[in-house]
Amino acid sequence: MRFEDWEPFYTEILDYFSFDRAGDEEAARILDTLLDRDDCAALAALCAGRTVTVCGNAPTLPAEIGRIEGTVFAADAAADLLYARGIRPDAVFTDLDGATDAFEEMNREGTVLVVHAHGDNIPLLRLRVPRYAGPIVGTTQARPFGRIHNFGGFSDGDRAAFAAHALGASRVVLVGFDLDDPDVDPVKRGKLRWARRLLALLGHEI
Ligand SMILES: Nc1ncnc2c1ncn2[C@@H]1O[C@H](COP(=O)(O)OP(=O)(O)OP(=O)(O)O)[C@@H](O)[C@H]1O
Ligand SMILES: Nc1nc2c(c(=O)[nH]1)N=C(CO)CN2
Ligand SMILES: [Mg+2]
Repeated sequence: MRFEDWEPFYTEILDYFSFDRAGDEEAARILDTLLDRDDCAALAALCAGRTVTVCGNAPTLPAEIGRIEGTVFAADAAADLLYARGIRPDAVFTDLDGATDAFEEMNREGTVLVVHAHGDNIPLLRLRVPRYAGPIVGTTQARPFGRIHNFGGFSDGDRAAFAAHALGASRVVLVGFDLDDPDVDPVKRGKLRWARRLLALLGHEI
C-alpha cells in the first residue's frame, strides 16, 4: 500500500489510541541509526509468487498449525510457539514487546526479523536491535524513508499480512487469528478491531 493510501488510516489510528505521531517518527529515525543493513530483498524473495501463511498469536494457533503452508510469517510471540514445535518461521514481525532471546537464535539460523519502530518501543529497539546478527528489515507506521519501510498494517499480525501482499505473495493464509477473543485487555481489543478492518482491505474477511 502506498503511504498516501495508508496515511488516512494511520491518522485515524493515532486518534483512536491517542498515540503521538512525533514519537513514531523519532522511533523510526532511531531504528534507522541502529541498522547497518536492509534485508528487504530477502523478505521479498520469501513472498514473490508464493503462498504465505501468517501466524497470529491467538490461543487458537496450536490447534491450527496443521493449516500452515508455504512461507511462514509469525506475528511476534507466535514465533516462540512455532519454534518450540519445530517450525522456525521464515520471518517474524515484531514491535519487540513479545521478543524473547529465542528471536536471536532464530535470526542467527536465517529467520528475517522485521522490526517495527513506534513511539512506545524506543528502549526495546535500543536494547534488542544491536543483538540481531542475521537478516533484518526495519518498518514504521509513519512515512517510510531510507531503509525504513511501511507496507501498511498496524499490529504485528496485520503488518505481516500487508507485507506479504505488498511483496507479491500469490496467496496469503491466516492462522491463529481470533479477532473476537474475549480474554484480551481493552487496548488489545481495540488493536484486534483495527486488525479486522485493515485485513478486510486485503480481502480477508475474518
Ligand atoms: N486473539 C488474539 N490475541 C493476540 N494476538 C492475536 C489474536 N488474534 C490475532 N492476533 C495477532 O497476533 C499478533 C501477535 O500477537 P501477540 O500476542 O504476540 O501480540 P503483541 O506482540 O502484543 O501484539 P501487538 O504488539 O501487535 O499489540 C497480534 O499483533 C495480532 O495481530
Ligand atoms: N505508538 C504506538 N504504536 C503502536 C503500538 C503502540 O503501543 N504504540 N502498538 C502496536 C502493535 O503492534 C503498533 N503500533
Ligand atoms: Mg508485539
